[in-house]
Amino acid sequence: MNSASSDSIFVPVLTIDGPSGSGKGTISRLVAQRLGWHYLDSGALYRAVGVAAGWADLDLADPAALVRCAFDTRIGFREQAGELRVLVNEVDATDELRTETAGAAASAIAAIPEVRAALKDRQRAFRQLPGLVADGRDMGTVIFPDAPFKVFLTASAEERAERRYKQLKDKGVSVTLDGLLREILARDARDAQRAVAPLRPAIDAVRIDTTGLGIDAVVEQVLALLPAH
Ligand SMILES: Nc1ncnc2c1ncn2[C@@H]1O[C@H](COP(=O)(O)OP(=O)(O)OP(=O)(O)O)[C@@H](O)[C@H]1O
Ligand SMILES: Nc1ccn([C@H]2C[C@H](O)[C@@H](COP(=O)(O)O)O2)c(=O)n1
Repeated sequence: MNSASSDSIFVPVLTIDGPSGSGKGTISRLVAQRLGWHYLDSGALYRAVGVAAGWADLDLADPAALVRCAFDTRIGFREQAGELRVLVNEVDATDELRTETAGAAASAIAAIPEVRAALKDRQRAFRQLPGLVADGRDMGTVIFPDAPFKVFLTASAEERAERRYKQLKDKGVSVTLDGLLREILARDARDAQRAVAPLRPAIDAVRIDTTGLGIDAVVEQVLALLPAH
């Protein structure tokens, strides 16, 4: 069922989709804070299944095993010191989840239709009052098609690679700009070209190109789409 958590009360949803590094997570968290709404990081679910599959030594070319893994993996979110921590089978896997390796694994398993189906209800369960900000690739097209507010964030691949480079450098991770650009382009292509729920803007989404725009400016543009709050 794709509806609000109650038959009679409509729970508003703001979907924010876009490619890797477009700022979905950052903007969604800030907008959710400003609105006092819940937040769904749908990519974390795919990353968590990918990481759990790695821990269990599953073959990423074995769809049946990955689908079982998607159903069986326990995924929890916890706010700690202002940061969202992700628990995979009760283990804090936040740092492992944020690696480019985990992103690439998530992108690969996300192309399996049964894995996507296995995660559908878990994502829709986040739709709770007073509202939800949901970020991902198919939030506006597949998971919450009736969302009244939809945004599609973009930025040039070069700027997205630079943002990621800075983010990882700040964390002390050794990477090259060229390598990150290649990974971003490969992930864009896989996410946009898959047969099921490909990365694309919903027909009723407002597109915001964030190239050259700071975080605060993007947050304000998104908030301006909602009624006065
Ligand atoms: N408008 C912006 N201007 C400059 N930096 C930004 C902007 N938006 C996000 N960033 C920075 O870019 C990096 C990537 O942002 P974020 O993780 O939110 O992207 P994402 O689209 O959620 O990526 P992914 O899909 O890979 O999880 C972060 O370091 C974030 O602070
Ligand atoms: N709604 C979603 C969210 C994520 N994915 C897949 C594709 C991404 O490359 C990967 C990691 O997501 P991220 O954490 O970078 O947002 O997971 C998807 O297919 N659908």
